[in-house]
Parts: sequence; structure tokens; C-alpha cells
Amino acid sequence: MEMWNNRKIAIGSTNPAKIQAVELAFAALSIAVEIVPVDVPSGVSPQPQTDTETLQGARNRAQAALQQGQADVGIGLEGGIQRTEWGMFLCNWACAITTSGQEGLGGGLRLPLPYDIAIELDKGRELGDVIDAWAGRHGVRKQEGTIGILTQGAVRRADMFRDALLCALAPLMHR
Ligand SMILES: O=P(O)(O)OP(=O)(O)OP(=O)(O)OC[C@H]1O[C@@H](n2cnc3c(O)ncnc32)[C@H](O)[C@@H]1O
Ligand SMILES: [Mg+2]
Repeated sequence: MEMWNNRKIAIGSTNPAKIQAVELAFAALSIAVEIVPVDVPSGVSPQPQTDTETLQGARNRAQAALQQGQADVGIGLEGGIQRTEWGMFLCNWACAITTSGQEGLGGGLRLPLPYDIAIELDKGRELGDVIDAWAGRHGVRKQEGTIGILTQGAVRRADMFRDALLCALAPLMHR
């Protein structure tokens, strides 16, 4: 992994939970990097409604971060929802793109959303606002996230995005 040390990594978000996920991922790989948050558009709806739309948001952010951050690697992390016959799930995707055009994708954990949250999302509201009201908190999206609230803190948003990012980096790491 030596070749990855001291590279400039641009993350396409200024959300602290996502920035922490990038820090955790490279720490887990024992790689020292410079992490630069850049505010970029996701290119998808503010509340992605499908797995594919969420994945595309991560790809769009990674590409925009790479260019805007003038980095070696651009990273996009996107959260969304996915409706299934078993109910509505929170989903997350990570994408990493290098200056040579290599692209890796990684999927995060799926979490079933309680019915009273799902019906609010079906009204077109954003999960960030809904979970704040549901939990009586403010800014959950920048802290432990919905997964943190619903798993009693056992799995935080940064952990979920860390693992999805490690999966996205895998294809870029092996020979
Ligand atoms: O600043 P950015 O990077 O946009 O961070 P965000 O918290 O808005 O996160 P996303 O855009 O990736 O998520 C898309 C929408 O889903 C919501 N969301 C996704 N996962 C969430 C979580 O774990 N907790 C709270 N809101 C979440 C969030 O409110 C967004 O409106
Ligand atoms: Mg957002």
C-alpha cells in the first residue's frame, strides 16, 4: 500500500460523519493521506429514492470531488432509501475514482426503517429532517446517523460509510 501514502483524497461532502468515515477507512488500511472535503452537488435528488439513484449520487460526487479538489482520488458517499416488498430500507453507497480513471464502488449496510418514518419519506420529506423529529434530536445526519439511532449507537453512520468505502477502495488496491 506504500504507493498510496501521502496521496490527496477529496471527499465530496462537508458532512463530518462522512469525513470521519474517510479518516477511519484509511486508518484501517494504515495509509497516511491528506483528506480534503469539497462541497459538490450529488446530481441526484436531495433524498435519493432508489438503490440505483443513491449509487449514482456517490459516483457523481466522487467525480466532482476529484476535479474540484484537484486530488489523486475523489470519493463520493451517498445515503438513500430503497423500497422493497419487505419494507423500506436505508441504503448507502461509496465510490472512489482515481486520476487514471479507475473506479471502485462499495455498498453499505441496509437498515429497515420503521413504518412511521417510511410514511413520512413517502410524503417526500428528507430522512435527515424526519429522523431528527423522530428522535427528538438535531443534526443526526452529521452525527451517528439514522443507523446510530436505530442500533442504539452500536453502528454509527461513519462506521457504515467506512466499510462501504473500504469495499469501494478494494478494486483500486489490489494488483
Ligand atoms: O452533506 P451531504 O453530504 O449531502 O450529507 P447528507 O447528510 O445530506 O447525506 P446524503 O445527501 O448522502 O443523504 C441523502 C439524504 O438522505 C438523508 N440521510 C441519509 N442517511 C441518513 C442518516 O443516516 N441519517 C440522517 N439522514 C440521512 C439525508 O437527510 C439526505 O437528505
Ligand atoms: Mg445531502
